[in-house]
Amino acid sequence: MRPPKRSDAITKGPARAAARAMLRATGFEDEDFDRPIIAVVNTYSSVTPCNMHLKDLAEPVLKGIRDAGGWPVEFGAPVVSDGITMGHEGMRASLVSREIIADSIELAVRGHALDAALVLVGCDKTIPAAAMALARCDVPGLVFYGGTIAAGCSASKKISVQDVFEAIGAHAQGSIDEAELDQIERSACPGAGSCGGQFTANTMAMALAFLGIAPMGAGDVPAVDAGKAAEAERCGRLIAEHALGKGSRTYVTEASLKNAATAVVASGGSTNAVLHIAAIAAEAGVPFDIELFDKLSRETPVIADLKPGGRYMAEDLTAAGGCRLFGQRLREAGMIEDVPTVSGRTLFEELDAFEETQGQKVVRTVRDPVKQTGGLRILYGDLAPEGAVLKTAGYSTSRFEGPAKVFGSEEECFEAVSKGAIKEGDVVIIRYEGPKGGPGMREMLAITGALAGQGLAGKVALITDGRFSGASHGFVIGHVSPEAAVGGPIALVNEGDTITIDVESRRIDAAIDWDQRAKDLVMPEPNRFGGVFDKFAALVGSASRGATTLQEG
Ligand SMILES: CC(C)(O)[C@@H](O)C(=O)O
Ligand SMILES: [Mg+2]
Repeated sequence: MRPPKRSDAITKGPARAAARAMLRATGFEDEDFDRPIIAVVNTYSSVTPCNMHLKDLAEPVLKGIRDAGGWPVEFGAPVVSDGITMGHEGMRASLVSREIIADSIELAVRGHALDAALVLVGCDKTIPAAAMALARCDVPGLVFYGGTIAAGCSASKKISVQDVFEAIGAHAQGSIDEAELDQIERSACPGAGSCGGQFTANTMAMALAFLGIAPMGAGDVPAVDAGKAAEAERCGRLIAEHALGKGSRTYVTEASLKNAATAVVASGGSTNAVLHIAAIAAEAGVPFDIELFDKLSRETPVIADLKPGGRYMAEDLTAAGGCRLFGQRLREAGMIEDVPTVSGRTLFEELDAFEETQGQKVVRTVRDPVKQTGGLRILYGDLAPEGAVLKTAGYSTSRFEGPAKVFGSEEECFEAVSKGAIKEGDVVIIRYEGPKGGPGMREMLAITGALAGQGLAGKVALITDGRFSGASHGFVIGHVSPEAAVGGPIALVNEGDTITIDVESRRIDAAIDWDQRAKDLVMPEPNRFGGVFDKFAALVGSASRGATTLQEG
């Protein structure tokens, strides 16, 4: 007798004859009802290079599952492309989509009492959403990342979509002409794969490998690499072999979350990882404080020389030895712990299976780092009692003081930047863009890109209750909590107030009579767009706890 399995709820006994009748129509034969039934959730879409190849990659996944004795059933889940929605109202859909993708996976798995799930992911939000859903359902699960895009090439330099955003700023300022902008636009994205620096997708893919929920090495292989299909097949086999094994929460522990956060700060990764790792922890019911990122950043140097803070692209990291080489260097310095992973091997066993490319320059050692301290800081202070996230990667500013230039939306600010109204030394504040206020915490890449294009990256400070893209760089502080829409102090700042940011003491303050300002505050009408946006606004919690729609408390 084989052990009971979750899917017996749809396949066993006379009462399930109708369910079996329907499953027979999909191809089940008698003996197939004994197989583990595995959800293959695909965030495929032809709208974005990040996810457009996932349709083809599903084939080897299905083969791997069948070969290892499982029965795959396919589901779709949406994706909202950050690159395409950037800079307009559509970007509000991005973080909302993380919750909807997680919910979609949960519904597919729980609704059909499936034994396990494999999720194919690409663009930013699909990656944490997959981990969140697997942790929520606590079924055996695995995340398979579609891989990075190849670098584009312009003027003999490797480029990515980051360069297009910055070229827009340079064009608006008049330092490049339309022909050059057009040439950059045409060369930045040569084919399938997620945005090519250590931006959000590649950061999160790396984080999940260190969390142990994505097989080490599978995500490293670039999207168009000939070896990608073999990795897809391997992942299919793995999930089938473990389909009746341990639930995904096994992998989401205090130690693995710390490993994931260490990988983020040591690679100069995206600020979004703070939000997403907190959300994954919340879904798994593991206590997690975003302050950990600050502690780790102070102790952990940046050892991967990756864009946007550094010089190399994600494909260069793969060529150098990928996450395994990077993990080896962290292990040498005692910065990560051994934890179980979904491949069946421990993290350290996985790291042993690596080959360093001779003469590679992408991954340095802890003794000879790219930067002495990690890429992220968590700031508190008058302006952000529940915390805010500062990205330092690439910049060494430790103190910034300047007059506030206050904007009530991304659009208002973008207009000012485009007119050249922002000057060196300004502290730009963009508010009512938080999880509830936006709603959806838009990423401000259009603005950071435009500022970079004007040569102002690092010369102005940018503070928002919204988020930043992984491609953003400069002296940028996001996730300010509590957000303006719930009356957070960021709502009380006036034009011209002096804002002080002190990175060492982790403070972000203003000499303001806060009580008086609170009495005088007239809240603007909330941004309401109907439908899913209003549902999200009603449910979403603070960015300091991952901005999830989980019911807290
Ligand atoms: C468009 C990008 C660069 O992918 C961005 O969404 C990010 O967060 O990294
Ligand atoms: Mg993004």
